[in-house]
Amino acid sequence: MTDSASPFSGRVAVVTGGGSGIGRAVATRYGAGGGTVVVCGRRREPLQETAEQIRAAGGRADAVVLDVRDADAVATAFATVRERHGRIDALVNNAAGNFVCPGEKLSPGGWRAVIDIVLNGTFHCTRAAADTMLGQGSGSVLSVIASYAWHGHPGTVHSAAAKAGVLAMTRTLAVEWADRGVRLNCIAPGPTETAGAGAALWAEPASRERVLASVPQARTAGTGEIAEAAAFLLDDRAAYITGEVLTVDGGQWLGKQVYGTPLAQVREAGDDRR
Ligand SMILES: CCCCCCC/C=C/C(=O)SCCNC(=O)CCNC(=O)[C@H](O)C(C)(C)COP(=O)(O)OP(=O)(O)OC[C@H]1O[C@@H](n2cnc3c(N)ncnc32)[C@H](O)[C@@H]1OP(=O)(O)O
Ligand SMILES: NC(=O)C1=CN([C@@H]2O[C@H](COP(=O)(O)OP(=O)(O)OC[C@H]3O[C@@H](n4cnc5c(N)ncnc54)[C@H](OP(=O)(O)O)[C@@H]3O)[C@@H](O)[C@H]2O)C=CC1
Repeated sequence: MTDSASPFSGRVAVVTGGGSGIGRAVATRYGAGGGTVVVCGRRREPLQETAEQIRAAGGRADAVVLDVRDADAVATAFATVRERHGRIDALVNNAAGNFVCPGEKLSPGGWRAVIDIVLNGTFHCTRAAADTMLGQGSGSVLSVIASYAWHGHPGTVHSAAAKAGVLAMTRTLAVEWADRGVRLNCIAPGPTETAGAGAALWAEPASRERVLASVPQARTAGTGEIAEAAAFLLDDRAAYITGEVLTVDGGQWLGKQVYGTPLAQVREAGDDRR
């Protein structure tokens, strides 16, 4: 059993997209839990900033510039992490690209841009981490998806298809690797305050209002709330959980529609009853 204050002590995690938003929060949480964190992404500065923040708080962190779309670069980077840190206990597939575009206007290049980062990048990293994890006989892979992986969402056909692929990959490999000590799970955040999501998905005040109105709890998530749920799935408290999705969305997807009727209308219909 692990120490509950330092559940990640002696362990090493790789967090893709760890320079910003949810990735930074998950990396920070892992570092605070006693683990060593390696954050990856394309831009060096935000990665270094994350690593410095973790170190300043007394944790251990490293930054590696990496484009997850490049399978060879991913293999090399993960081999380097193993050489430098001796092991890889956790992989958080968090890197993503997204924008809103109607399906009929999405170019092949736009489709490819998102599929390459989210679906192909997740496979490359998972495959590379598995080389070490299967050898060790232990490891935990957590992929950040979105609930539209199963219900779809207009304007995000590329991202929804990619996240659905990641979910299918997770469930498939969870079974393949279960008896070899490697668990794979997903987390599905609801709307979460990050610069990336804000700019890509709700830059206009009207779209932000629509997003907020879609959440029964009527608020966005803080990155720390997502990181806390991620930490649970990564540590030994979740040792018997594999192939699952933990949705952290303030009820958003369940509350989306009641047989096509907005919740406000359902409440109105019940106004004359005790
Ligand atoms: C509606 C609410 C839904 C809420 C659900 C929230 C769930 C999920 C949230 C998230 O995923 S948040 C993460 C957001 N973060 C980011 O997106 C950060 C990283 N983003 C990027 O790197 C870029 O945005 C990128 C476009 C995904 C990739 O950048 P890259 O430099 O590789 O691509 P480009 O060369 O710029 O473009 C490639 C290709 O894509 C077309 N394209 C780009 N932007 C748009 C757009 N806004 N609309 C339509 N098409 C776009 C671009 O034209 C290129 O295609 P071709 O012209 O070559 O065919
Ligand atoms: N925020 C939200 O509301 C929601 C977010 N999510 C998911 O959460 C995750 C994090 O999103 P969020 O923090 O909001 O967004 P951000 O835009 O802040 O994070 C995306 C990160 O991915 C990195 N990245 C993008 N492309 C690549 C690449 N090719 N190789 C390596 N790294 C890459 C970026 O760094 P760099 O540009 O330096 O490469 C960036 O750090 C994503 O998987 C997203 O789909 C899901 C549901 C809701």
